[in-house]
Amino acid sequence: MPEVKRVLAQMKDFSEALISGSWKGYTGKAITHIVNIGIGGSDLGPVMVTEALKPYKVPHITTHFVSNVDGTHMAETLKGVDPETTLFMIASKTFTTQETMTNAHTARDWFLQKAGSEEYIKKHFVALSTNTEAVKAFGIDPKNMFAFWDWVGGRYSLWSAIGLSIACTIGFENFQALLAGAHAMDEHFRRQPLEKNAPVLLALLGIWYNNFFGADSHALLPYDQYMHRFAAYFQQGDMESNGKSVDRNGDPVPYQTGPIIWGEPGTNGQHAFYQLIHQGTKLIPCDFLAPAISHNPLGDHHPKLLANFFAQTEALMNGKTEAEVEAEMQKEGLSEKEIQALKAYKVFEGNRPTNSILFKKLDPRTLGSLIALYEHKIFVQGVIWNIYSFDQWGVELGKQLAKKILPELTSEAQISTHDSSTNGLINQYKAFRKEA
Ligand SMILES: O=P(O)(O)OC[C@H]1O[C@H](O)[C@H](O)[C@@H](O)[C@@H]1O
Repeated sequence: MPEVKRVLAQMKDFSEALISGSWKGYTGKAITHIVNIGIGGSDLGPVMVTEALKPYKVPHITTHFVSNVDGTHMAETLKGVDPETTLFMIASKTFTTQETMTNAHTARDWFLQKAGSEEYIKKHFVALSTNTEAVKAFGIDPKNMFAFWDWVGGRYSLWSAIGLSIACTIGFENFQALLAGAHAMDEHFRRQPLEKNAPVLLALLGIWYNNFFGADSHALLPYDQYMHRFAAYFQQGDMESNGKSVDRNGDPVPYQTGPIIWGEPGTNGQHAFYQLIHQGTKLIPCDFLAPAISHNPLGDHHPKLLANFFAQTEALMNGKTEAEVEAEMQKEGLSEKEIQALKAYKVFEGNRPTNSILFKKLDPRTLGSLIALYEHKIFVQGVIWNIYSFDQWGVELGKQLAKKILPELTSEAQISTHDSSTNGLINQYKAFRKEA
């Protein structure tokens, strides 16, 4: 705990210096842009939270996130920033992740090209990591390193030093309120009896549909535009944690484990994929999330949004019977022939499961509680499925193969070391490149 408090105090001092403008860049100007370079757990949480809490953003600092190793992500971001007023946060638990290190070196080269001297790196680069040696080797002053520890899982790390971009974007007090909201949910999870314990209930409902009704996926549908990255964040949180097929004894599991997590903000989803949720052949349990109070009470937008939120879950639960369909069409004046031709298509079976999570307002504390609610749900499900939720070996194979393939892409030779499909693709790629 003292170490955690030390880093929190360091984050407080740093974010306050940055926001007040007392932290200066190499030409004496205050920082106006942050570029957080990280991927997976070192990106998705801060992206989701800074988007969700945009109303709390400090006006004079803009935060960008670069994650993809595709050079386009970095190139497009650098177009909009000035080295004199930009701070790079290199966010990586291990400080070895290929994508992040590649992006970090590109950012460093770009900065040095403009600034001229390595001396200035300390004013423009900080590291959020567990790996002090690698941070030093990269050239970042250890004073500018914000540490965390092995026991903080990457996809659970937004609460740690990885949250520095959050603290600098919305202010440290708001970051603390986010932590306090999560703490309140931790306490609820710890103390409430199982039948009143929200993460446990959410976990059991998920298991009910996943394991006893064959539901393959679970949709997260926030009726709040600020939460547009919520489902993306929990794709990693849930699928990387519980996408496992070997149990804690090393045996294959003979039952289903983690579901496919997906979703988009309402009402956009309604005009895209809700058809399948209402009338398709697949059972898709959904969580509907909405604030009662909007940050943007424009005209009647929010009542309209919420009318949809209530209507969708009502429709999914109750459906519409054949008799109701017929009565409705008769009322509309359709002929008997038309009614007979159409009625089968207009029936809604209903009985499609949804959870509604209605909260007062999307403020930092509430968001903290919501995130922790889902984190604990994932943990409970992992315990019941008897799998290890805190490893992710499944991401390794592709990484290993990519390492092997990279030198093959730079050589001139035809490649024949893989299966015929992979060889064919690599060789065609090289042929295209030659033509360019
Ligand atoms: O923070 P880093 O060490 O750079 O790791 C970033 C990400 O990389 C890995 O591929 C893991 O699957 C993720 O869980 C992790 O969040």
